[in-house]
Amino acid sequence: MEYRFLRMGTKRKMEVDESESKEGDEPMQIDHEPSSSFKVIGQETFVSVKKIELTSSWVSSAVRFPGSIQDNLSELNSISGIRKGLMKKIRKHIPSWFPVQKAVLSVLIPSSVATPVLPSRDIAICAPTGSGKTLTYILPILNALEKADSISVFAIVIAPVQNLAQQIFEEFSKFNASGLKIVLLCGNRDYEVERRDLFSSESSLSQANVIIATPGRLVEHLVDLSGEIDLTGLRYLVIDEADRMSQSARLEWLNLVEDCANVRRTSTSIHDLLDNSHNRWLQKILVSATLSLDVEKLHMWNLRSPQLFHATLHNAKEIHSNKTVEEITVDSHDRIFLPDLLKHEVVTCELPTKPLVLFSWIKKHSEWKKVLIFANDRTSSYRLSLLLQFLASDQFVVNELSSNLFGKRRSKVLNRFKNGTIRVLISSDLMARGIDVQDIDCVVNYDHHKEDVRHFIHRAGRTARAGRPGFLLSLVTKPERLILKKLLVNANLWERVTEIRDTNEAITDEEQSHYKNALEKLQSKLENVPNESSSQKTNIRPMKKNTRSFKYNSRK
Ligand SMILES: Nc1ncnc2c1ncn2[C@@H]1O[C@H](COP(=O)(O)OP(=O)(O)OP(=O)(O)O)[C@@H](O)[C@H]1O
Repeated sequence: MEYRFLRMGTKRKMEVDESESKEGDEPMQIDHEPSSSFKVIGQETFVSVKKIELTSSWVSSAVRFPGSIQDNLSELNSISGIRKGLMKKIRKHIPSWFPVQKAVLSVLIPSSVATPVLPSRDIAICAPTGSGKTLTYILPILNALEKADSISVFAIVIAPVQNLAQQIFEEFSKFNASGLKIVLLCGNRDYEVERRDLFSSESSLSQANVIIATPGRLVEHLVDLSGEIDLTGLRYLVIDEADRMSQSARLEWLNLVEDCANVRRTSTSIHDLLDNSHNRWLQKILVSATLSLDVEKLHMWNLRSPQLFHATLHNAKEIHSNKTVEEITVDSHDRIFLPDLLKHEVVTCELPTKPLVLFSWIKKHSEWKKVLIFANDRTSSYRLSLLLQFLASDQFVVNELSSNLFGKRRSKVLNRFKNGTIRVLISSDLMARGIDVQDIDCVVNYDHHKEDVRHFIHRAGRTARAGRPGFLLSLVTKPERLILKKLLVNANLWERVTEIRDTNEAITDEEQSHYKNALEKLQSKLENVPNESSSQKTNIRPMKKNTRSFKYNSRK
């Protein structure tokens, strides 16, 4: 049989010479397409072959659970093995388990208290935005660590942006029943304060039990030799928004963490798994709403026999009764999807009046108490926020949260949005992932990303969280509409769209002149303070002298 891969990935298109084709167990055949001609490598002739879609075994053997929260809640006592103190905290904050929690915690809670013989499998969790993934790793970590007497760091959680790290830290603190030392390390905090959090005055060995960090700041602390952070007993390494992290970095920080944690990079034999000279117990947990299931992309994480937990559009009854695993597995619609109760309207308008159309929608919908608008970059975010401020005048409060803001200013703006002081917040994609603000009524997709539907999914997912309803408004020009439609059709998300065409006739003379005034104010502001947005970027801390040098190894 001759195989030639046309597209590498989770689902691979494979050419198979039909005459020799045999069915094997792995990979699994899931789809046939009509026959067509292909040239055989090394030969002049074309032959007829069938294209076959394949799913790798780790995807086909994934643990499936419903992506929809409605009607799929489980009772808290359906998961056993949770320690008493922790259970008390859980009961205080949540009434039942969401589907992803029920699926993942049923595996991770028992293993958090058992004494294992062999190392655990690494975990990858893919479930929709706002479906409660954070607790799937917080609770096992807290359950495993009953007392704060460990000298080595027990768990590290990595998040791509400061505000998300901060949010995870707050969630950990909410459920911390046994006084564990949980330390937050991220760029918007004072480095020396973080140092004091890590080390008590009497010891140069860190007492932190759990560290939540952005990758860059974690590396800074690990290479700072003024104190030692012992990772040799590291049991959990969680990478939240894992697909975003793999795009942005070459994962040098991962090499450093693995080196400090004394982890063997490759385990090829049973002897390796039993080798006590290395940390055998580190379990990696990758989390995202848009995790790539492509084994080649996941290879960079160096996962040990990974187990996938994946949400499906099917509901609980179908999963547990009449559908076979194969039927559910092959549904490509399962890949990524939007929260159940998200309503999506696409409004087409002219480019010059786009800000005015946006302003009119916000003004018209006085029931929207929190509106989050996404622009593509900080310049666009800054300008749009100024223009909307001029348009809104004293009707409502508009602010901006982008990389234009540094340090504590970001958290301050975010808190004012959370408590409802700011009604309209304009953001670059800093806010797009993971950030959990209760009750955002409307998310506006104002600028658009062309290539990757994942940007769209994460932006949209800031509303309609935890099973609540939400509204997504995509404001598009005609060319943007075509691009967005193509992106969403490919992801099977266009069918949920309601389309509206906004014409300039609806704009009154009064609105026109108000808009003209606002544009003039914007122009004069930008002329008078040309570098205002960049001048805020001066908060750069000098490198410390006493640092460990470390070489990043390329992966073996
Ligand atoms: N079992 C539950 N019952 C009620 N609310 C819950 C439950 N679990 C989580 N929540 C709440 O749901 C919201 C969303 O949870 P979380 O932030 O963990 O979602 P997520 O899946 O990580 O989303 P994203 O992919 O956008 O990061 C949070 O406000 C959280 O407190």
